[in-house]
Formats: sequence, structure tokens, C-alpha cells
Amino acid sequence: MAAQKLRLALIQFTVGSDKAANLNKICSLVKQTCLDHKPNIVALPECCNSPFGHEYFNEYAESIVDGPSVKMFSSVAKENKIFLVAGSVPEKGNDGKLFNTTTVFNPDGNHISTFRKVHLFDIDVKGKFSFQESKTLTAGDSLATFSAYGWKIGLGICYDIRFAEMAQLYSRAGCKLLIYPAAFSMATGPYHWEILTRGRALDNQCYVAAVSPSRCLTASFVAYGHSIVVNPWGEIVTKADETDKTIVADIDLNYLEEVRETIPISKQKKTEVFEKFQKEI
Ligand SMILES: NC(=O)CC(=O)C(=O)O
Repeated sequence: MAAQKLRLALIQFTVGSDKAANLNKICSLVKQTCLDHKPNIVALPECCNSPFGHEYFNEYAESIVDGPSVKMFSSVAKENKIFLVAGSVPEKGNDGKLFNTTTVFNPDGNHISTFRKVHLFDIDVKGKFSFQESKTLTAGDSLATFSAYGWKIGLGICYDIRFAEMAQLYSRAGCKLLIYPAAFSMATGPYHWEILTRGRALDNQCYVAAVSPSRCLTASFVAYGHSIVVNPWGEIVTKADETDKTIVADIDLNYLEEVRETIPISKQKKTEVFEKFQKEI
């Protein structure tokens, strides 16, 4: 039986260039969040132990089996008795390949899920902003979920939120909450962040949470901020501005089911028409 309600906390903070300082900050912010709000699940931003950028990925990358960051995440989850969606970190795989990777820990401190960013952030907004994440990182090749108090939760990282089919697959697999550690750019975030989070929630009639680092104007990559939780009706439950903020939302299974009964799109979907068209194209 799934818990009717879960409390979710997203910690948006300024990620600096000192890895140990970032990890210490995470420890104290999670502790304070748990004291203040007693959440069941805490989520951190994309690249939570390292600045975002090609010049950092290799230097900051570490093993997700026994590196210092995962050891710290495990003890933080255990000490605070929470599920910790540990943002993402640059991961050095066995073969030396680098990934952008989310790890999840349960309240016993066990590492229970791993997601490697599937869609790398390769874009060129002409004359304004360009980034080719694939220059240094390798894409993950699988999707990942985890279970917390009977809720199935799907994982993606940042650019992955642009791929509607991925969220639909999670929804079809029974996920009722999607969590995206993310660091949207200033060229795209102001235009797309809210639409994408609300769109994925509305399409799939599920909760969507996206958690960003704070905006730091002196960083080489300036993140948009605005961490957000959206409900299955497509409404914003809570949203940060661009500064250091912890936001908290109670997510509710009854409400989700009510939305799905009110507008029963998953039952009404004409899969056979889609399949027929797919054969024609
Ligand atoms: N940083 C990202 O991966 C994605 C992003 O900024 C965007 O999609 O826009």
C-alpha cells in the first residue's frame, strides 16, 4: 500500500568550485531541512558537487561505487532517515568514460538507484549561447526508477525533461512522481523551464519536481534557478526564485487519482490510431 501523502523537499543552493565545501554544505542544508520540515524525500540539483562545465567534469569526476560524494550521500540519507535523490555528479566510469549521474539512497543509506543523463545538452542558440555536453560526457543508455513508501518515482536529468516520450514511458510504468535534477541555461530557462515542467505533469497527470542550483553570476555556466514542484493538474505547487532556497511540497495520491478520474486521458488514448499512423510514415 502506497502512503497517501509524501513530503518532498528540493534544496536549491549555490554550487562553488570547492568540492569538499559543496559536500559540507549539502550535509548541513539537508540536516537543517530535515529539522525544519521533516521531509520523506530530499532532492538536490544537477552537478551538486561541481560547477557545470567542460573544464570541471574530468577534474571533479569520481566513482559512484566508493567515491567521496556517494559515501557522504549515503551517510546523509541514513542520518536523516530520508530518501536522498543526490542531484547529479560527474561520474568516472570503469573505462574512464565520464557521465552526468544521479544516485539515490534510501533511509538505511543504501544506494538504490542510478540514472545517467540520457539526452546530453548539445544546443546552439545562434549568437547567444552554445553548449555541447557530448564533447566531454557520454550519454547514459537506460531509464531508472525507485520506490519510496509505495510510490514509484522516475528519474531524468535536465535536458531529459524535453523528451516527452521518456516521461510518458515512466508514467506508463506506474510512476506518479518524476524528479529532474537540472541546471537550465539563462538562454533557455526563462522561456522553457516552467512550460516543460508543467507540460510533463499535465501530459502524464503526475507530480513533477525539478531542482536547480542557485543562479551565480560569476560562474562560467549561469543556472536559471527557479526549482519547482508541479501537481497533476499542471499547477505550480511551489517555486523558488533564483537565490538559495529550500522549497517543500506535500504530494498527495488521492489528489492524483482524482485528477486522473476527472480527465481520464490514459483510458481514452487511441493507441491503435497512433500505431496505424506509425506504420504509414
Ligand atoms: N542544461 C541542460 O541540460 C538543459 C538546458 O539548459 C535546456 O534544455 O535548456
